[in-house]
Amino acid sequence: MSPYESEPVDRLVTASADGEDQAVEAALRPRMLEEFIGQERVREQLSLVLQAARQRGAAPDHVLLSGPPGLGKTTLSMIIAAELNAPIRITSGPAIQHAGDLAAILSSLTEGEVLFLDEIHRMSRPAEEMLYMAMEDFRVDVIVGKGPGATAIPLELPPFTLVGATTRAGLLPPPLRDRFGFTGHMEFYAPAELERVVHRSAGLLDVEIDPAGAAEIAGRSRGTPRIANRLLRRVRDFAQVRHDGLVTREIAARALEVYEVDARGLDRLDRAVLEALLKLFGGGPVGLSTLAVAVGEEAETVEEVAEPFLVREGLLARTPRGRIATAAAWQHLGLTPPQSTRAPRGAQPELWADGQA
Ligand SMILES: Nc1ncnc2c1ncn2[C@@H]1O[C@H](COP(=O)(O)OP(=O)(O)OP(=O)(O)O)[C@@H](O)[C@H]1O
Ligand SMILES: [Mg+2]
Repeated sequence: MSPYESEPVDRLVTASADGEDQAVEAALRPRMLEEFIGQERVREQLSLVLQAARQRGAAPDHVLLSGPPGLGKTTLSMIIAAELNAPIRITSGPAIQHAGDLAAILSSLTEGEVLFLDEIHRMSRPAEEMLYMAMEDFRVDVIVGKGPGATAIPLELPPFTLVGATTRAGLLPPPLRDRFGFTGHMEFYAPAELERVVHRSAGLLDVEIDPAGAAEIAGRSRGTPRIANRLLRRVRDFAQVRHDGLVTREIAARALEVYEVDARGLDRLDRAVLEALLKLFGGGPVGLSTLAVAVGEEAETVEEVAEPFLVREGLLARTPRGRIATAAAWQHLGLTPPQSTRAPRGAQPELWADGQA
C-alpha cells in the first residue's frame, strides 16, 4: 500500500489526485514531449529512445517511470504513445488481481501498442511472473485446466511497449526492474519550472495572471505540478469572487492565506507539527508519538503526511533520539530558538524521545 493513501483527502497540498484533479487534469496535460515542462534529463533520454525506435520502425524498449505523485508520470506515458503515434491501453497494478486478467489484456494488444501499467509495484505475484515473459519474449503461457491435468498453452504476443509507473521503485522485484530498457526518474520541479506550468495552465483555463502571481503560486506548490494546478484553481476562485479576476502576487498570497497554505507551501498540519516541536518541546529532540499526541493526530499521519515534506525542506530532522527542528524552522515560524539548551529547561532530552526515529 502506498504511504500516500493515508493522506486526508481534503488537503490542498496533497500530491495525490482528488476527484476534481482527475476531472480537470486531462485538459491540462501536455500532449507532446515538446510541451512537457522541466525534467530535462528524462525528456532528453526519452526523446532519444523514441526517435530511435521511430527510425527503426520498431516498438521501443519498455519504459519505467518512477517518482513521487503528481510529477507527470501518467502524462509522460500518454506522451510516449502520442509521440509514437500508437494506441495506448491503460491499466494498473491493483486492477490486475489474477494472472488471467493480465493474459486477457496482453493477448488483445495490437502491434506497437503502448500498455500503461500504473502503480506497477502493486501487481500480484503470479501476474508479475507472467509479465516477465511477456516483456522479454513477447509470449505468455496460458494455463488451461487445474491440478495434474493442467496444460500451458503458449501464446505469441505482438511487439508492444510496456510503460510502467511507480511511486515506489524500491518495491519492484529486481527481475521486473531489469526488464525495462529505460528508467526515467522524475524529480521535484524547480520554482522557475513550476512558474511555467502555472502560466501554461492559466492560459488553458483562461485565467489572467501576471508573472509575480505565477511565481507566488509556484513557490507554494511543493515542487509538484499537480499542486501548482490545484492552487491556481483556488486562487482563480478568489480573484474572480473578491476581485476582477486578474491574479497578481498579492491576490495569490491572500487567496492562499485563506486556504492556509503558507509562503513555503506548508499547510495547517505541517505548521501544527512544526509549532508543537518548537513551542512545546523547545525544538526537540522529541519522540514521534509524543509529538503526534501534542498535535492531536495519529503518529502515522505525522510521520507519513507531514514529515516527508518538512524533512525535504530542511525544517525537521529525524534522529535516533527523536525529531529535532532546524534553525530554518525557527526562522520560518518567526521564533527565536532558546539560547543554550535545545530541550525545555530541566527536561532530559532522553525523556522526551520515545525511541522512534
Ligand atoms: N512537466 C509538466 N508540464 C506541465 N504539466 C505537468 C507536467 N507534469 C505534470 N503536469 C500536470 O500535473 C498533473 C499531474 O500529472 P500526472 O497525473 O502525470 O502525475 P503522476 O506522476 O502520474 O501522479 P500519480 O503518481 O499520482 O499518478 C497533470 O494534470 C499534468 O497536467
Ligand atoms: Mg499517474
